[in-house]
Amino acid sequence: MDRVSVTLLSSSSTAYLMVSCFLLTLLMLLPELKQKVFVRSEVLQALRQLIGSVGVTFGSGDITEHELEKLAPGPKNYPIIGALKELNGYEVPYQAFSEFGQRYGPVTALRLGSVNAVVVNGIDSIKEVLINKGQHFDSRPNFRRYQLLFSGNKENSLAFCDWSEVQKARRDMLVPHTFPRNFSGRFEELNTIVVDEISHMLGTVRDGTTVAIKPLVLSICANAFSQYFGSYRFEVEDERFQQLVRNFDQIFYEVNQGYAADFLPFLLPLHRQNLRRMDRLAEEIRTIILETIIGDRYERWGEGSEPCDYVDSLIEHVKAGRGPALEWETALFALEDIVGGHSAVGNFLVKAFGYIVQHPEVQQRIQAEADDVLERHGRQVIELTDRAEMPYTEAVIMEALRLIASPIVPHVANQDSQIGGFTVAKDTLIFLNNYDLSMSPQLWDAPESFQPERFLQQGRVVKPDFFIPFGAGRRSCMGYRMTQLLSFSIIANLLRAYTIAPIEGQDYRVPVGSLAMPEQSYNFHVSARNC
Ligand code: HEM
Repeated sequence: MDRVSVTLLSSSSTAYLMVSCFLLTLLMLLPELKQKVFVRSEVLQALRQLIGSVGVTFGSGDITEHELEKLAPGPKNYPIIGALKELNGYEVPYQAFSEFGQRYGPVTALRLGSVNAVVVNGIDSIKEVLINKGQHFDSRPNFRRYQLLFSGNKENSLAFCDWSEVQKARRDMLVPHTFPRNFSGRFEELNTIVVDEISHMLGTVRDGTTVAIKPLVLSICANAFSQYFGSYRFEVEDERFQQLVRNFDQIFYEVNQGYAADFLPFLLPLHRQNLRRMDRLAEEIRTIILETIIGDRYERWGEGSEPCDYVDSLIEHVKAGRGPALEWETALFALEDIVGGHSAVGNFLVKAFGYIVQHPEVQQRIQAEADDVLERHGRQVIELTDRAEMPYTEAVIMEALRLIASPIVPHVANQDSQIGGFTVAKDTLIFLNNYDLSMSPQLWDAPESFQPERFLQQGRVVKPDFFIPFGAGRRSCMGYRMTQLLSFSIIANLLRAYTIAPIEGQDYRVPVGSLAMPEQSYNFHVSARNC
């Protein structure tokens, strides 16, 4: 791009920014200006009067007053911004959603910018959406940002696509890989891969030094995922590997951010530059994966070849022309999404270690549990099969998941339906308030404090029904078992070998409401254990 067009572009962006800021300021002042607003209850009132006077008929039948009253209550919606300003002033928007629960009950209707939404609070109503009426609510938001992040088509994405036969097939194809059964061949393979990767990385950690935890765990997770799903191990020093891990992490951070532009599309041009950057990062990931994990596997695949890993399953599906038809291009997006799942585990682990380093007594209990198992079995490393004998370590993972309280990816109604008896129109965006399920004082004692014991009863791990950090139903997380297995192995093996300690003056508070951690995160002091 020449210099003139760059100048033009930046000056038009500046003008756009100024106009948008002016517009937003004006909109925020609207209540003070006492403009007329669109409020559901007022519309209801008007309709009631209409029915009372002339007996109107809508659609296929009469709408009775009783049916109209099934519209959910909610805050005031202002022109253009809707109820967006209600989310101001909270550390996590879901805290505002919990407030709605207190004020309006389990189902709150509101407009966010141009998007009609409902917020669902409480496990009964959330299960109604995810399970009982799962097929009414299995679409995902159609944010322009998601389209741009996945090469112009969000259907390429496993997590942001709408439900379809292709999505069902993609999920079915993943199950044997992401949910390996205990003691199965894949389970054993995963165990060997993870343990080897941890040993390799721990070999680089020197006693008495300071370690940046994020690159360490991301490397372990990335190479474990690449080997397990694609039978390819990177040299950790390979520049392509470093770039792959970095790019995935930056995209993971991006998709986990909420933007006002999702609801106010006129703000999207402000993100154009960043979205272009994401597009470039995604292209680089594609190139690296084609050069390394894929190589010439697609061309070499022939009749009679037996699938050995997830890459083979995808190639086989495409080449054998199995239904529903899957283009190789689409299959590659699925592979990238799954290999990219390592960022979720890595970021989660950074936060889990953030809690552990603040609670030396928790660290000691994990170490004691690990030492005990190793002594009993006469081994040097913790295996995945040891999970059953290390309930405290499992409880630490659950407690970290609870406190982080990352959101359930929003759903969208694909047809007119009802939640908790309230009418929900097709295309309504559904927020399921997982934050409240994880943090409500009605559900947990001292919800703000880190107490792994809350998940233990008589030495066994017990998960309450209302604890659903991975969602539920037909759009539930495809990676929760991988998360549980890898987190267990990495926490147990790392703390078996080292004690981590905070560095004076550093801030170890764990940001909540999202899994993603910024690129620069915690450093720990590590000392080797004599065992
Ligand atoms: C701490 C780690 C993780 C957490 C807390 C988490 C949480 C979630 C949640 C809440 C959902 C939405 C569920 C719903 O809509 O009902 C989801 C979806 C999904 N997750 Fe995870 N996840 C994690 C790790 C992973 C990993 C490691 C992978 C890949 C191996 C993965 C793959 C997916 C996919 C593909 C979906 C979309 C499923 C669909 O829409 O059909 N996740 N996850």
